[in-house]
Amino acid sequence: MNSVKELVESNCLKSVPSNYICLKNSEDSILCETQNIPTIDFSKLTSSNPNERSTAIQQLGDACRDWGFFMLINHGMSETLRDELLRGSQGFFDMSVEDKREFAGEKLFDPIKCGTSFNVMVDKTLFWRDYLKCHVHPHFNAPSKPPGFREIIEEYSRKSREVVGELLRGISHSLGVEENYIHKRMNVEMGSQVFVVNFYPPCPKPDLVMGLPAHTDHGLLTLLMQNEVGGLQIQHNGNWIPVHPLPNCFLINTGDHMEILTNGKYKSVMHRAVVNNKVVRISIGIAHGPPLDSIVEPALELLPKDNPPAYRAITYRDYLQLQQSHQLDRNSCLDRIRI
Ligand SMILES: O=C(O)CCC(=O)C(=O)O
Ligand SMILES: [Fe+2]
Repeated sequence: MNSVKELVESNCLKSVPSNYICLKNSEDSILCETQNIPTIDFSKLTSSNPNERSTAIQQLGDACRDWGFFMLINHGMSETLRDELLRGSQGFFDMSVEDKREFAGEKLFDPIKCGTSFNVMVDKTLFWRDYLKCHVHPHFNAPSKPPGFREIIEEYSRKSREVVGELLRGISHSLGVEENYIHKRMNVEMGSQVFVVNFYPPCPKPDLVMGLPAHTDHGLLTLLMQNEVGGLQIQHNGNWIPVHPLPNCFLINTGDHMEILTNGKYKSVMHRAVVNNKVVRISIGIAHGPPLDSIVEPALELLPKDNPPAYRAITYRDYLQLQQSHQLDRNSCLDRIRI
């Protein structure tokens, strides 16, 4: 199995192999440091005080509409669990190539898959990223090694479903429909949940490569956390903004299926990950969507009158296939289903 980690460790790398070198245009490297993404306080969203809750719902709706990305604080998930998950993830990538090969997977919907880049079958340039991907709901799958990792992933997945469940209630509210609207329409209780660890080793020439190129996420909501190392950048009003997360927060983004469902009111925002030349960066994303066979299309109840649907109906499974079978490039996969 190819992996950036093994490449870096075996070669004492001073330069970058040519198949990793990304052509970047100069505009892409300009960063806007003056803005940071909004913050939502989860404890206010779940507060028994109606005023506090309705203010938080308003802020949540604004964040989904104006940014598509926000930090979530006071989410109730323990720092210990997050630390254990990061340690387990490091432990997974530290295993021998043979041990990891057991989980390599071959096909897109393999329940556990570990590999490198985005999809080596279609990538023209390789990305400076190794990954582990597990389908953790409605059926739970996770590697049996290293010891304890599977149990931590299971607990983390369960807790993140609870957090996302509350956020989806708040989002339904913010859209002016009853709080279980998205739950019912998207069958969230039986929904798919995909857990991904991104492992970005240090790179001798970080400016020449990409960890993950600009893309949008599939699904309704992604919950993202990282070790203490920065690298995530998001696009906002045409600018690239480096994200500086508050300690112990989650980064949440509205995914392509939220954009489809709301007919573009809540945007699925382009983001990318850059790497550095000093330390390993780990990020852990968990995407929450409807069941794989559900058809997703703009919800008529959410459309203003005379506003035609802007996306064609497609099953979640077919959409994933569409996204994974094309190179990640500067355009969102949503462009492929825009009417
Ligand atoms: O590494 C990051 O911060 C971003 C990861 C990401 O965008 C993804 O896994 O879809
Ligand atoms: Fe992403």
